[in-house]
Amino acid sequence: MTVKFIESCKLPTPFGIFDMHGFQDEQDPTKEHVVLTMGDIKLDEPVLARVHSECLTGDGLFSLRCDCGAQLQAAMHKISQEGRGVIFYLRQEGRGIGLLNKIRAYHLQDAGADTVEANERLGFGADMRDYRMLRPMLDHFGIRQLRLMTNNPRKVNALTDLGIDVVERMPHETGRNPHNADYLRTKKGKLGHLLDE
Ligand SMILES: Nc1nc2c(ncn2[C@@H]2O[C@H](COP(=O)(O)OP(=O)(O)OP(=O)(O)O)[C@@H](O)[C@H]2O)c(=O)[nH]1
Ligand SMILES: [Zn+2]
Repeated sequence: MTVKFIESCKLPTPFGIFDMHGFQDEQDPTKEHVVLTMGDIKLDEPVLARVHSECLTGDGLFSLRCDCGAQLQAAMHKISQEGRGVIFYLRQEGRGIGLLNKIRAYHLQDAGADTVEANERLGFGADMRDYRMLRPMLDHFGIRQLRLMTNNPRKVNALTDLGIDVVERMPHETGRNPHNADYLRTKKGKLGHLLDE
């Protein structure tokens, strides 16, 4: 999987001014990925990083069903505090099943299925994401080592398997609320996320 760099611009946010960089998937041009950077990421020092998968509901519509929006904001905040870091905003909505299938999965969850069972009933794996586009993106920026903000050891393993050097996992737990308590329990129990109860 390869991506091509398209263009960069400034992105002022409540957390400071980021640079926003657009990439296009060369196999599927409808997949448009975004990278936010702050500070001198080319310096030969591990970069504070978040690999964030698209969640329109959590990131853009304030959904409390998950923890994505809070995690995105926390990543932007931590990067602005350090003055240096990168967020890969990957268009892999619904752990790779897409927005409409995620709505189908939420419908099944409304009727009692957990997040993994719902995906499986729809004929999908629990996690269909692919991180191969990160390799050309990291090369584009000259980033060699990541301090990765995540609670997901499988994500760390997936990146390591791609030859990406994750020198540190930074716990990134935030956004717990009564609506996502069961969801977080399932992420811990079935998907192996390192979360406190
Ligand atoms: N299919 C499906 N996708 C979901 C559901 N809830 C959140 N997502 C998607 O899950 C992705 C985020 O994955 P998570 O499992 O929350 O977290 P992670 O990225 O693996 O791990 P962290 O780095 O710790 O956040 C986003 O693409 C969301 O759209 C759900 O119930 N069903
Ligand atoms: Zn979410």
